[in-house]
Amino acid sequence: MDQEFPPILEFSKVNKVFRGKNGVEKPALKDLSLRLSAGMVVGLLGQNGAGKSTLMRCALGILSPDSGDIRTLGETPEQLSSAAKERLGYVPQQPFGYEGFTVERALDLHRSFYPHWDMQLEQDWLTRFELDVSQQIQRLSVGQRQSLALIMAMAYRPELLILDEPVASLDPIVRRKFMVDLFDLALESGSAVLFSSHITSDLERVASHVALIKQGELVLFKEIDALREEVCLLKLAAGTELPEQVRILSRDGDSVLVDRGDIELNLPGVLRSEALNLEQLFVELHK
Ligand SMILES: Nc1ncnc2c1ncn2[C@@H]1O[C@H](COP(=O)(O)OP(=O)(O)OP(=O)(O)O)[C@@H](O)[C@H]1O
Repeated sequence: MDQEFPPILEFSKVNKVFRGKNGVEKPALKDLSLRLSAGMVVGLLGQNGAGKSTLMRCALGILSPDSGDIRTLGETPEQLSSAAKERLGYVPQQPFGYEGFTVERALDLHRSFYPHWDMQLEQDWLTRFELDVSQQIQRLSVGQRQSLALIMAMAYRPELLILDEPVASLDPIVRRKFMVDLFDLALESGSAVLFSSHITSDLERVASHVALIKQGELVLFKEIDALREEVCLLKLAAGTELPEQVRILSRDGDSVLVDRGDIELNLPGVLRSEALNLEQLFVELHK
């Protein structure tokens, strides 16, 4: 599939280093390559400080990489044309301005930037989130602000939707429904979605792909079904050598987390092979 469509977002060997006041360099992205095309819903998973927001900010041109190449909707992110910006939706971790506005006025203003705004979609989502349009923005709860930010980012059906922990403040009932509907909508509109979340069950339910980032490195990028089948926790007898095509992701004594790809592991030294859910995989990877 990836070869058939031009990429909507592409990172090639991207590095980003932050320099602290004391001059100490802190790498936030290391040689990171990633490719998203239409219809992909990519869940970005990583510990606090792993580099998820940095990756998203680089994709949007808010930050510039130190080296490597990024193409967002075919353009350099720091010089995105207005036409590309109209095809891009973003919800940051902490939305957002419009203080002193009512929901209705904020939506009026926001809508004016997007010629392809879908009013029906806006109405549907306002109802779903039970948002009162006459409410002042500063009186909205954190979750209600997040809901409004989501409507603002997606009611014009962007081709690329970047969501930095979009549902962290939504209650579980709204969150569940929102995730499923949002991703149906993205697929129906032929969009690509990149979203970060610490809620692994959400990722498992809606993502087509998972990108796992550890200390700025993309450790795994796989279709979710392949992840379930190919990444497993092995218990090995002492001295067991694995085929070199098998990627070792982490090792803790005789327990080895591997990405076996399409290699069958019917070796005598493999005493046990255990499939993991995403949360277990995440914990094993960070042992
Ligand atoms: N503007 C900045 N200046 C200096 N260091 C920064 C800056 N932004 C991020 N960092 C550092 O870069 C690393 C990656 O941060 P980033 O915000 O991308 O992580 P994250 O994966 O989004 O974390 P979280 O899950 O907590 O949101 C962290 O060590 C962070 O302290």
